[in-house]
Amino acid sequence: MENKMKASSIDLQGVSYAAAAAGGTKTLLQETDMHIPKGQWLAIVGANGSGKSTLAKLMAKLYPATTGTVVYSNQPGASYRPFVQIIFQNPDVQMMGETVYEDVRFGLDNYGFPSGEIHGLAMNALDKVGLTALADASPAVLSGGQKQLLQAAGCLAVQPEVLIFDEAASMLDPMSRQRLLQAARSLHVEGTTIVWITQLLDELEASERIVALESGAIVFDGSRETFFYPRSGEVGSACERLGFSPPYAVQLALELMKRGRRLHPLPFSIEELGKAVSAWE
Ligand SMILES: Nc1ncnc2c1ncn2[C@@H]1O[C@H](COP(=O)(O)OP(=O)(O)OP(=O)(O)O)[C@@H](O)[C@H]1O
Repeated sequence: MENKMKASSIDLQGVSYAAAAAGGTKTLLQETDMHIPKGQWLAIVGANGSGKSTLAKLMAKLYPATTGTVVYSNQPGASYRPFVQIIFQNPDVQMMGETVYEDVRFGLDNYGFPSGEIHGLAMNALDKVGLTALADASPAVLSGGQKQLLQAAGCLAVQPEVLIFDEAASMLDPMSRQRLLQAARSLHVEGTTIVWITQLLDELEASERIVALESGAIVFDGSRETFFYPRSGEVGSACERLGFSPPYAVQLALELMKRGRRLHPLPFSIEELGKAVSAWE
């Protein structure tokens, strides 16, 4: 089990990133140490400009670290599956095909997937994000949200070990957002490491670990429980102290707990809150 947890992990060792700015350089990520074990669902939250995308690009080795190193353990050598993929916030960055279908095929061809598997993998990925009906459409005519879904399909299709969603649901309607979260959940169950970057705390339901950033520095790194619920003797949760608004189910649970109601296990969704409440006598 221990070996399995160490396989395909990402380690950031003293990683910082600085970029050229007016009058010199600006540090976008301060020196950071972080271990992301295989199969973890990690959420990264933070205000605009706090450094979430910078951290994601460093994790994916798209940016060279200014100091420190990013280490991938046990990277699959001969496999055609890529180690990490990012679904970007801006969906225009990666359109490669003349049709939606060809766009998804492009990545599979490019990584050298066996030709007999490519059609099935591309269609399966389009189905997962709900774009099958648009397979023959030009990517240029897609809406912003549909472009995000297409980019997601391309990344899902190539089955990376680590999949980073960089505010990948920001333009999606509620049903498409749920569909994308569901696709991430099923990959997570199969062992894929998920890094879910968001400003919407309602999307943190499946997260096992939450990292919060402020001005390029990690200001919280812990479980959902310790992020959303105060420890005994603490006034307010880490989430509230950092200025985030907890999801509605957590707000309601905190109000009930203030009035002496016991909730077990601690709920993070309306369904879980419903179950905890219905367990009362
Ligand atoms: N290449 C660059 N050169 C200089 N400054 C940059 C560069 N890229 C990003 N920045 C700045 O670094 C800071 C962090 O940016 P980053 O995109 O990582 O934040 P973020 O938390 O992802 O924000 P958002 O939620 O708005 O997407 C911002 O102030 C941004 O303006």
